[in-house]
Amino acid sequence: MAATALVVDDEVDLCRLMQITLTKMGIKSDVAYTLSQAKSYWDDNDYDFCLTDLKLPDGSGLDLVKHINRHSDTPVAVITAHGSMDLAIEALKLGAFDFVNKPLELPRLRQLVENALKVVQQDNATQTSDERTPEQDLLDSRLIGDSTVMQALKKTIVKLARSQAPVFLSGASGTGKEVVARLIHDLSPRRDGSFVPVNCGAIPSELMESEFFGHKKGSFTGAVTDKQGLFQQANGGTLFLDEVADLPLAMQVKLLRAIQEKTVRAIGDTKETPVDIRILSATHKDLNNLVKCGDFRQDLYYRINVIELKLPTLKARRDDIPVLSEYFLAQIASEWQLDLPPQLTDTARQRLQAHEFSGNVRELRNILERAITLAETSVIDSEHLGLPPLSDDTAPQHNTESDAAVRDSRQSPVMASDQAHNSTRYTTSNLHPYRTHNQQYNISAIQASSAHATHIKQPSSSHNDDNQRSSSPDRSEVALPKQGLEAYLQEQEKQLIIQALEETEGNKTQAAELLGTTFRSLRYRMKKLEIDED
Ligand SMILES: Nc1ncnc2c1ncn2[C@@H]1O[C@H](COP(=O)(O)OP(=O)(O)OP(=O)(O)O)[C@@H](O)[C@H]1O
Repeated sequence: MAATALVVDDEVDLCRLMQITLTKMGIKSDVAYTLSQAKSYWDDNDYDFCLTDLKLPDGSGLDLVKHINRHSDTPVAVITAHGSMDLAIEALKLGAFDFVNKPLELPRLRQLVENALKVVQQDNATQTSDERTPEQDLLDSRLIGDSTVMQALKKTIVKLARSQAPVFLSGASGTGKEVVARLIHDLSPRRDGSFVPVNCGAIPSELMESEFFGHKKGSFTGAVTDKQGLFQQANGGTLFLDEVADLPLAMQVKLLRAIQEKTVRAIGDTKETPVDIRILSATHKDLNNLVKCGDFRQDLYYRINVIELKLPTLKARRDDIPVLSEYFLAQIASEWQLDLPPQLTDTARQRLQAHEFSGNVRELRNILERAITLAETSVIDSEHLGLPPLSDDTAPQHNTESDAAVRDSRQSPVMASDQAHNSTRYTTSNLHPYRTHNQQYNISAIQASSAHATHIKQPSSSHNDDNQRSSSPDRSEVALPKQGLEAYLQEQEKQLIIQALEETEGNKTQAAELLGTTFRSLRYRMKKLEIDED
């Protein structure tokens, strides 16, 4: 059956032009010239979508947007006079699906109509099927959590995916802003286009314009070929401006222009290229505050923050911690090709639920990764989590019986004989998350070979017992690493692993033994440090 539309405008010629365009696309349409006529047509008929001017002789098109949205989810797009961006934004906030500027450009109109039809098709598929829709499956498989806040969030995501409005995702670090941005794209009519994420804080300011808008060959030293910018790459899809608060002010002006005009000009190009993109943006910073301090432009903020979606912290949804943990344990097991997905004891689960996750979901995943490397079997107990002990009144009750049952069902014989040492593990693992327990290998040989690559002089004597190795070298002998502590330690770790792999001719089991760690832990570290398997 042909799709149907209601077209509302008081300019007869424009209505005719829109009707011809729709007819060519196989869409039947009625025309209303006033607000009251439009409302009565809408109430008496069943249209698939509506296209309305905002300035009507007897009122505002915004009233029609409200009227339609009160009764249905049907997409309604608005036509705005060129330059009246404020009204377009107000319409989007009220639930309009998209807007198009006057003078009407037919390719843009066609695009808007195609997007509206995709939303309608998706709605029809949802309504006619009793089964779960692919959209629900996608949401539930990628955005884990069934708490009340998450259920509400999922509903909002579905709604936002239908619209073309710019969405600003706020929320603390690690709450899943990028996960949600991808879902909005993948559930939207733009899903066949690209999702282009960009970390605005990671691009050097002198390269920003070229990265965003592209450049022509020869436009500056080093521009040896034409280069497409991120805007062009996202054409037909979604551009996700992550860490948008980190954009320098000069770039904010250029970005605002591109977003408003929907055109970009590559460096060295003489002409503007139209782009059809939806903008999603995010930051964990308080953008409102940055606007007040003058570090973020008010007009850009207003333009990208048409709809704000605030993501809950993990603290606000503790009920989701067990299901998120299961999800990550299965995910890590598959990534690391473990035979059995690791399992949490009840005590470990309770300890996680009691933790204050400042890094939110990302921190939870990191804790579990580390716990798997420390656990050495597929049973993860609270001591493997590397979390500080809780005070007595908040400490989880040890569920000895059920914990033992998990251990019995999962424990390998090696682990059973290891159990006598368990009581000492907690303190050891808390000293450094990646520290190992067994120290039987000859560290002096490896220290000697890696010393040349470091700035820290090695202690002169050979240290092969625990106490000696954990004692600090004489501070007067130490030159601080220029590259910073993290980079230095990683380099050290890398050197030691490579050395051990060389000594064992690439045999990871033997290399792990040599380093006094487990095979699993070694594989984790190799992955983390990007040490090639070959
Ligand atoms: N609800 C969730 N379900 C499954 N995985 C999630 C969820 N929320 C976050 N994650 C995972 O947590 C990690 C961090 O998520 P993401 O990068 O989306 O957070 P963010 O809010 O964008 O963080 P930042 O502000 O630091 O950029 C990712 O590995 C992501 O896959």
